[in-house]
Amino acid sequence: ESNISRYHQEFLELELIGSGQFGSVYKCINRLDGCIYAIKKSTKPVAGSAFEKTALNEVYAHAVLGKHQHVVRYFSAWAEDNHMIIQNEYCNGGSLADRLQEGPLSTVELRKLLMHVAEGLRYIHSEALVHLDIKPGNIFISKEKRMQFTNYDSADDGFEDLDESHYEEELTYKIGDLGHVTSLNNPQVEEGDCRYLPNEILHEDYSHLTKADIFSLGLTVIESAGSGPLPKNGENWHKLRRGELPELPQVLSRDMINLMTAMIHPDPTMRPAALQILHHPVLCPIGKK
Ligand SMILES: Cn1cc(CCO)c2c3c(c(-c4ccccc4Cl)cc21)C(=O)NC3=O
Repeated sequence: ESNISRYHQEFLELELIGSGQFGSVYKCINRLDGCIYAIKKSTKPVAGSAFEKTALNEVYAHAVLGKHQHVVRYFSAWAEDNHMIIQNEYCNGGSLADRLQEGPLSTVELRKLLMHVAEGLRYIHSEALVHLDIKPGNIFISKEKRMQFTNYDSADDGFEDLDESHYEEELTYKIGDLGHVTSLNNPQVEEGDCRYLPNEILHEDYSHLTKADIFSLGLTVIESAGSGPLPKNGENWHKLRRGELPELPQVLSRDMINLMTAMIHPDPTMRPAALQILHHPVLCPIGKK
């Protein structure tokens, strides 16, 4: 039992950024490369327990889902002093759940959310994997400042782009928390958050698992449009599972309403695949005025 902690040796802990029954997540700086990482420390699961399977699932999934723009990147995982530790890409914009505390997304932001998460799901599903816990708390935001190249006139002295005025904030949504990821071919389903779970999964019908992710994305978009917190059970929970959209505080296009409705269709085969979402008129307004 080495008493030197790799965690404290390789990282400086900056702040606690999340905690729950899953463990604790810290924002850390790597002493060697100087980069910031999100590191989750969870109590090491009892060998052979369901928790150990989930913990290993997460690491296997990250190993398969290498580098993708819309999936949170994995760097390393190890065990020390009875803890499981996983080192992931740090997304500096908080989670979508944090963002929704400030109010609903606009149509433009909703389209970007749909585009990015559908891209991430298309990649995950193309690797014959499913996420099974898509929800605002598991979608993380990266904000990068991009230089906006404006047209320089002769008066410029070449230093003006150093001031803030030419920087645009570019948001990227990334799918995180692969703790429920399982293989399409040999599914070991650990149910995700019941607020985002489709009815067929509760009835242990695993014949269309990719469409379970589409359903959860549908409810995530509906909540992001301002439906308010989603029900965990009861009449409104069943209303959503009948495919009925809740009241929304903003006027959305007919196309967006149709897409949201299709994504939460009670029949999983009627829900669009991730690729079809990317080709939907909402995201591909080709030939529209
Ligand atoms: C609570 N919390 C807050 C954040 C920062 C968002 O701006 C966060 C991150 C992650 C995770 C995470 C989720 C599940 C498994 C492992 C990790 Cl590191 C949790 C996070 C993760 O993988 N990357 C993160 O940025």
